[in-house]
Amino acid sequence: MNQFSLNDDQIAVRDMALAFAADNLAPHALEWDEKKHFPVDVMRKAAALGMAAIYTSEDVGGSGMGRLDAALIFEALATGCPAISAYLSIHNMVSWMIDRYGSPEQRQRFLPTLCTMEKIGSYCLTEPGSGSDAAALKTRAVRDGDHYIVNGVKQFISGAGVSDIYVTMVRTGEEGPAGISTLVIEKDTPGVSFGANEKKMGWNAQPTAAVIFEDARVPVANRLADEGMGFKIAMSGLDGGRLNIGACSLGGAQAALDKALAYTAERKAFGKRIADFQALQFRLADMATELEAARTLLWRAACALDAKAPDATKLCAMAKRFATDTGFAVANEALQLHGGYGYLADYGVEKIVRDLRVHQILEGTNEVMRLIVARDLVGRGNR
Ligand SMILES: CCCCCCCC(=O)SCCNC(=O)CCNC(=O)[C@H](O)C(C)(C)COP(=O)(O)OP(=O)(O)OC[C@H]1O[C@@H](n2cnc3c(N)ncnc32)[C@H](O)[C@@H]1OP(=O)(O)O
Repeated sequence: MNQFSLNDDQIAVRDMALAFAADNLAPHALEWDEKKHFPVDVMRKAAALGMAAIYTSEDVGGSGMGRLDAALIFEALATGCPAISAYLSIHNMVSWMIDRYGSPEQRQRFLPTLCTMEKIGSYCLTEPGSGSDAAALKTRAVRDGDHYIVNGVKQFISGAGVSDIYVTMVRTGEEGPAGISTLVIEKDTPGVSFGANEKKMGWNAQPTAAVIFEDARVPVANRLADEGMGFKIAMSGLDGGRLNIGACSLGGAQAALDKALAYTAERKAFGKRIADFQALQFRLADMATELEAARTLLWRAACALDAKAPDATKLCAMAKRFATDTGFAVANEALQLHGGYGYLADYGVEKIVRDLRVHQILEGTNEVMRLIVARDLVGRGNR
């Protein structure tokens, strides 16, 4: 009989990540947020447990697990710190892209140190003038013998300035998606520099900055797959990245709900625990129900992506949109249930709300997720 439940291995993986989050992330998350500290040492500890290359092949040091395992891990890690779980999700996406599209030589050159996080990875698609319309990117790579000369700016890059490896989408040909290629650009390449660390509402435990290319000479040997494949590489990486971010929202929201359950069970008003007021009970019930619904959709999308199902991209977009909207709404409701205390940093709920807000914007806005779903439902029309 199909139990529609996790198997013993999946439960063990989730419990391992939950324990890691409780021991290594949750006790420090508020301090990292306040001090804008990027805890690379802690991420390397996560990497030692196989969480930096969850769905990367084992022959290069990856864990060789599936997307559902990844969803379990990112949700669990986000119960301790959504911003660090989300960074690990980006790093995992980068490792997978090199694993999936790299040559045997490139896989051996880049992946073993990415899997241990001796080297940190970043994903560079967005530019100052192109976010949702990713295929309009302008960063240009012009062939010069066995190198490309790269010029342009990538915007909103997580890990910029700290990361060692920048998987970068560049224009090598015509306008539009068909003229895009993917280069693996190393930090110490002459002509690569970084903007100032952006001041953000949340996600303060990881740096965000521009990456600037000025006549950067990048070996042709660092191009993933053929010229013109870059947009597909970028999009297929994001299918999984979107699931990961959705899982991060679920973990942050679950932690906020757990805090709200503890607070409402302890806080008294009008002579009884506020958890005994039915109006609040119904809100808690809805929060738990909506999280469970989002989790179920996300797991279904994860299985579809692993199975290379024809509707996997659509399901990933549905799951990202639903999990990140639900996660933010649940965390915001948890803040409300804490009354004035929810607004104080020490209670940890406002930090979750700030971290989860950006998940509705990045790795494809939730408007773009609706566009992907709608195109599948009604076709593209005239663009
Ligand atoms: C703190 C910081 C805050 C901000 C942080 C921001 C940083 C980030 O989030 S990084 C990434 C975010 N960016 C995005 O997610 C981009 C969003 N946009 C998109 O996803 C796309 O541009 C989208 C969906 C709008 C479609 O674009 P469009 O130009 O219409 O391309 P489209 O015609 O659909 O596809 C072009 C080709 O790619 C292929 N393709 C599209 N999607 C996929 C996919 N998922 N997998 C494989 N191939 C794909 C298509 O099949 C097509 O190929 P062909 O021409 O052979 O048929």
